[in-house]
Amino acid sequence: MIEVKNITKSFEKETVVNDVSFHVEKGSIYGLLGSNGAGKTTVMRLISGILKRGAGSIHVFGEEIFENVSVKHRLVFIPDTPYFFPQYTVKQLSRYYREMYSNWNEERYQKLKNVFNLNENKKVHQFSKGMQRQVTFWLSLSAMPDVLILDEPFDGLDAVMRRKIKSLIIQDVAEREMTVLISSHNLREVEDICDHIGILHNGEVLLERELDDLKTDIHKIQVAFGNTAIGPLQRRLDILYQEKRGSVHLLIVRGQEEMINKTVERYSPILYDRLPLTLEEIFIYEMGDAGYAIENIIV
Ligand SMILES: Nc1ncnc2c1ncn2[C@@H]1O[C@H](COP(=O)(O)OP(=O)(O)OP(=O)(O)O)[C@@H](O)[C@H]1O
Repeated sequence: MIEVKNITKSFEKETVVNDVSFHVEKGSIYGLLGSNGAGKTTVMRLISGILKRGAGSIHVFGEEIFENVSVKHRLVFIPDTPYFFPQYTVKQLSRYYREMYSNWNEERYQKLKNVFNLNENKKVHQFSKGMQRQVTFWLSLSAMPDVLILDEPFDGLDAVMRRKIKSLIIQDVAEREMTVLISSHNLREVEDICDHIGILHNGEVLLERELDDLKTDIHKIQVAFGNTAIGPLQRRLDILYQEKRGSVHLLIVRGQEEMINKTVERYSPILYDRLPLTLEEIFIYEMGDAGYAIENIIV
């Protein structure tokens, strides 16, 4: 649905997106993560056709996006700082959206009025920051986009509204296979809705994974062996991290669970437990393995 291949983008002489490739499948929610200045906004503006790429290609619905009006009718981009015509009320803006987006659904707009509970006759600039963000979601979700691109979408929203908006997004993905690209500098913020994660750092993709794969591929275990040393196990397992707490070894191991169990049990441990591993830990160990300091990327 979104196919980004080897794109670059420079501002004056500075390259801020360097040979970036990834793809987002139809009906998928893809989290684009990265620290401040990593290039997330720039990539999103390129995919939305607001900026012109340097090298490479960007296809949305199989077509080049830049200056492609028919594709833009089906794609909504919510920037990190939403822009509104200052004197417009929500109702007036809804008419503007109706003109802009070919899939606009008036019935949905009316239904969502109850979810957001905002006065549609009020000028948007008179709303608070969080309420303005709600307005963008109200209008954007009524536009029924096939592709929704969200730059730091939950900033300024309270916890209840975050949950409501996340479930609206998930509903659209489940019911009509909307494709979503979400940027964030916080993994915890997006891990509950994304099925794929890509990490951008200094304008380059460091890591791209399907979340289910990640969760089944890395395990945290603790083992103790009486008098037997841990040496043989170290040679047979792909250990990303280890520490010793008294006689107990805590290991982060990459591999299939069944294979790890078999290997460990061959050495008759006196203690063997599998411990829960958070997604955040998985990323830290994965990235640590690749030799990168990730603490600033995932907070
Ligand atoms: N219009 C511009 N002119 C010059 N440099 C720019 C422009 N837009 C972005 N940059 C530079 O590109 C780099 C990436 O910026 P970008 O906004 O894409 O990062 P980001 O990952 O979205 O960061 P944040 O999490 O802070 O929003 C930064 O070094 C920034 O200074």
